[in-house]
Order: sequence, then structure tokens, then C-alpha cells
Amino acid sequence: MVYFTINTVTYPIQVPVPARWRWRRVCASATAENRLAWAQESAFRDRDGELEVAVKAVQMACGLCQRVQEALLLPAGHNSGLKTSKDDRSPVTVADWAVQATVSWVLSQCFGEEHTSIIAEEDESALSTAESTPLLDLVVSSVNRCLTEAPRYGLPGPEKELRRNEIVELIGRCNSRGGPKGRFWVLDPVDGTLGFVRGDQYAIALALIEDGEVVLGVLGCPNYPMKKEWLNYHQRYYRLVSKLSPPEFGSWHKGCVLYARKGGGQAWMQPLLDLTQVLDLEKSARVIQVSSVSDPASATFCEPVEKANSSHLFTAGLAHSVGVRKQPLRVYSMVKYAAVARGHAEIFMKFARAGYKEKIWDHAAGVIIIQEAGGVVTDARGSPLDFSKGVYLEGLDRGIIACSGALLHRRIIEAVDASWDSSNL
Ligand SMILES: Nc1ncnc2c1ncn2[C@@H]1O[C@H](COP(=O)(O)OS(=O)(=O)O)[C@@H](OP(=O)(O)O)[C@H]1O
Ligand SMILES: [Mg+2]
Ligand SMILES: [Mg+2]
Ligand SMILES: [Mg+2]
Repeated sequence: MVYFTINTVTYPIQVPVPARWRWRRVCASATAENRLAWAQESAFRDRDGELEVAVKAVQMACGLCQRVQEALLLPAGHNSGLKTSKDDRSPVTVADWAVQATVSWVLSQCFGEEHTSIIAEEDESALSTAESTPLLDLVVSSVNRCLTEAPRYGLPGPEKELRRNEIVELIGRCNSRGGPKGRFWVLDPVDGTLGFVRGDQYAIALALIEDGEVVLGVLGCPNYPMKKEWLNYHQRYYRLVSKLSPPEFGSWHKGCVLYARKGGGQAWMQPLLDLTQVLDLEKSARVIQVSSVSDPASATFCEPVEKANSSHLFTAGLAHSVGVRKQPLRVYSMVKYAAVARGHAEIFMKFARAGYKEKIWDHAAGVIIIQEAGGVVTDARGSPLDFSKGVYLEGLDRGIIACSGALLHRRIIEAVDASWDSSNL
């Protein structure tokens, strides 16, 4: 039995303990190197360590995804077995499962399995057949490689490598149903998997929901460009640009992790942590704010790349009717939420086809980050998104509208009302 002590009382660790105590126990066993990072806990104003752990887990996941994306972009024959398709023909990769297992392991270690409820996009079924062993082995090695680096991110690492069955269990455990009561984490291990396999934008999104409300959100955007203009360049050109500007260690080359806590009145951004340097979270984090542009003529709106995911025709009509003149910024994944939160775009709109039900993991982290950065996010009626009804955003009226300010937001809602009946949606 393992024991730990708080205020002279000794507890066996199976006893349910508040999350913050459990986290302190992890801190107490830290190496000197790790303590350096943990000592900066104040940067997160995070009594229970939840935001800090979430940010570090997402930082680690960004590194994992970068390695897999690099491998995916190798010439055919060198990248086999890293991706496959689900029953709905959407892509899924080694990174989607490996990030889910990694985050599941980190949260369970830091806060105790019994206190950790997670709802996440992927399930373990495709990894559980005899034919899937080669795929599972790629996931296993990706997770173990990532967890080896955990102490360098200021997180505990496993004593020995995790085995296949443990990893399948970690993925399968993320099967919470959510709902109106209690606390649960929401994870999209790779959002914008299509962008990811194409070498383009994608995000890792983690949020915590308490009694139906999002209380913290973290968005990892490993390919977020150094210059906002480059958000527009897809794939090949983007890779060309990357080649023209080789990474400078320690600088804001590309990639960021955004985070916010409900009611904090601030959203933050960190660069991707560079493991060749000493971690300095306090110095590297910056406050982000939405744009102050309220004139539609100067505003940029962003939307999904794929027409199948959102009607480009309808949003073009809305943009025109409110006086938005610029071309839409089409970006894969929740990087669109990040662009609005960082002030690089003023509007994000998504109008999925009738019958499609939006899932909470595609929005939770982005919504809280935009709100805390000063923006507004609602459905097309102007109602808040409802994260209390399980996996889906039940009751969502028509589409999602995120704006940097209330004025732009109101104009778009009015434009939706004026044009909805004549649309084919
Ligand atoms: N038909 C349809 N309509 C609307 N949305 C859908 C649809 N199908 C899937 N999805 C979800 O959209 C997520 C990707 O959204 P994006 O904004 O990145 O779309 S796009 O790739 O830029 O077009 C994508 O997230 P990931 O699966 O994590 O990539 C899906 O959850
Ligand atoms: Mg998604
Ligand atoms: Mg996903
Ligand atoms: Mg998917």
C-alpha cells in the first residue's frame, strides 16, 4: 500500500482525496528539475493544479502530433499504417489514439483514476482486433515515446513502458457520457484530422466541464503560423514558407497553446515548449485578446475548409449582407477559435448540414478561450452553447457564431434571421 501525508495525517492512496491533494503528492515526489516548473504554478492561478496539468498534457500531445505528422508526410512507402478510416469514412490516425491514451494517463495519474472522468472522440474498438496489432503497436510506441518526456514537461512519467492492453484500456476509459451534473474532461485528441493528414492546421482540445459549464479550456495548435497572414496558406505553400523560415529555438516560430479559466477574465498563450531549454512558463505566457475591429468592412471571417462541414454559400451571403468584404479564411480545426481569440480574425461561423449534430469536444475549449479573451460565442439564435446534454450540443439552433465583439455578433444574428428562410439549409 502506498501512503501520503497531509498536515500530519497519513492516508492510503485508494481513499478518495481532493484533486489538489493528489496533485501535491505528485509534486512532493518531483525531481529538482520538475520542481522548477511546478514552482511556477502561480502563473496559472490554479488551486487544484487542473489548468496546469491540462496545459502540460496538451504541450506533450503537441510534440506527439508533430512527430506523427512529420512521418505522415514522408513519401509513400515510408509512412504506411499511420492512418485509416472510420465507418463514416472520416480519417483517424495513430496520433488520435495516442494523444487520447496519453492525456487519459496523465489526468488519471495526477488526479486519481477514481476522480477522472473523460469524454473523448476516439474509442478502442478498431485497435482491439487481431488484424489491428500493427496499428496498435504504432500507437503504443508513440505513447511510450511521449510519456518518456513527461518529466521534462513537469509531469510524472510511468515507471515502465505501458503495454498494449494498458493503452487500449486508457483509450476505452474515455467513455464518460457527460451530462448536467458533476465534473468531466472533454478531449478532442486531434481536431481537424483531415488537415492533420494533409500537413495542415489541426488542434488538440481539452476542456473541463463542471455541472454543465465549461470551466477551463486548453487548445494546442502546433502549426499556428508565426505570421497571421500565413493562416491562409494551405499545405504546400505553408510547407514552403516553413522551409523559408527555419525554426529558431526559443522564439515564436510556429505553434502555440492557448488556455483560459472561466471567470478569469483573461486568456493566455504559450509557445510550444522547446525541450532543449529550461521550462519557464511564467515568462513565456502572454495574455491574448480578441480584435477591437468592429467595422465589418475591416473584419475577417473564418470557416471550415470543407463545404460538407459548413455551407460556404450561406456564410458568403451573410458576410455580404453585413458588409464583410474580405475573402473568408478557411482553416481546418479549432484553430479558427484560436484565430478569433488571438485577434487574427473577427468572426467564425459554422453552419453544418441539417441533421448533423455538433459534438461538445469540437467546441468546448474554443468557446471558453474566446469568451475569456473578450469575445462572444452563441448559436444562430444568440443562445449559449449547451454543454450539459451529453456528447452532443443538443438544442443548437442552426449554427455557431463566434465574434470578437457584441456589435458584429448582433449584426450576424440579424442577418441569419433575415436570410434563413430563403436558404436551402
Ligand atoms: N458533416 C459534418 N458537418 C460538420 N462537422 C462535421 C461533419 N463531419 C465531421 N464533422 C466535425 O467537424 C470537425 C472538423 O471541423 P473543421 O472545422 O476542421 O472542418 S474542416 O475540415 O475545416 O472542413 C471534425 O472533427 P475531427 O473529427 O476531430 O477532425 C468532426 O467532428
Ligand atoms: Mg474534432
Ligand atoms: Mg478529432
Ligand atoms: Mg474525427
